[in-house]
Amino acid sequence: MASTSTDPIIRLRGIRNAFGPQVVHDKLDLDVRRGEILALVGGSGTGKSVLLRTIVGLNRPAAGSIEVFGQDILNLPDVQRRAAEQRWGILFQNGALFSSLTVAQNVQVPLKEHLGLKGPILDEIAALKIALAGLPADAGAKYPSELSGGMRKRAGLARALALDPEIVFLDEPTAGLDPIGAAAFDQLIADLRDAVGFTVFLVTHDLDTLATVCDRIGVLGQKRVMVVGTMDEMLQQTDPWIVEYFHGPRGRAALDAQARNAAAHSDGAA
Ligand SMILES: Nc1ncnc2c1ncn2[C@@H]1O[C@H](COP(=O)(O)OP(=O)(O)OP(=O)(O)O)[C@@H](O)[C@H]1O
Repeated sequence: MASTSTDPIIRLRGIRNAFGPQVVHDKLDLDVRRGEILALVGGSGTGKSVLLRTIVGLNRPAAGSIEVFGQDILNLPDVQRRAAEQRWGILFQNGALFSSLTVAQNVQVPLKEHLGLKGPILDEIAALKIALAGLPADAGAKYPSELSGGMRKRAGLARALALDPEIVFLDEPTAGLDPIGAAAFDQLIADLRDAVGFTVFLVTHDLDTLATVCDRIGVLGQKRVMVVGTMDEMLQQTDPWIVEYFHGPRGRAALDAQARNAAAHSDGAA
């Protein structure tokens, strides 16, 4: 596991989000530490995706402050705001790739848009990111419709990595993948974090992801982040939703699988 700093790279205070009369978040606080993999969980409709969208500026909160990289990003002038945006990458739930562009061209979009790069360097960087995301080299020339769901996720990840982000946002990265594909994707994220040292903020329903790759988990409920901590700390909680979520049959199965994996690794290392 990578060393994480307690210095928050994302700091949310007093966030309020409302759509008409529906209040989704109120007085929500959260710190994400530099270098950690933090997963946000919570019941359906608790506002996990809205919170991710709020941090990256796709949804403006009704109240509260958001600091990313120590900057008050809700009140930054446009130029600095764009500079901050270049320092993170986002993988949306469906990959959000441009269907009329090849994978390599998709990866090149942020390179052209933010860095103004032109010529062969674009192909070189795209090839590098495609390899980093664990795709074969020939995937670069393919269109999203020619890829499997797992490969599309990796293509989306390659694009999210285009600008060497310091933070990677992942919205349900393993949704729609079979268990083996999901485990491989989780491992890829963990390996990349260890190698590159970026921070990961992810939204998930996948208990295997929580059990295997996350440093800390934040539970969204009652319009705020109710608790943040390690998996062990989650297992000590007494809130009925948290107990049901982590101690229910799916939670137990994920923890048992993780324990088996850990045992297999330590046998292998012995
Ligand atoms: N643009 C919008 N306009 C109106 N309501 C919205 C908008 N975006 C989200 N909502 C509402 O906010 C609430 C939270 O939505 P969100 O998608 O963040 O939930 P979630 O926790 O990610 O759910 P799930 O786990 O089912 O994906 C939902 O009730 C949703 O209908």
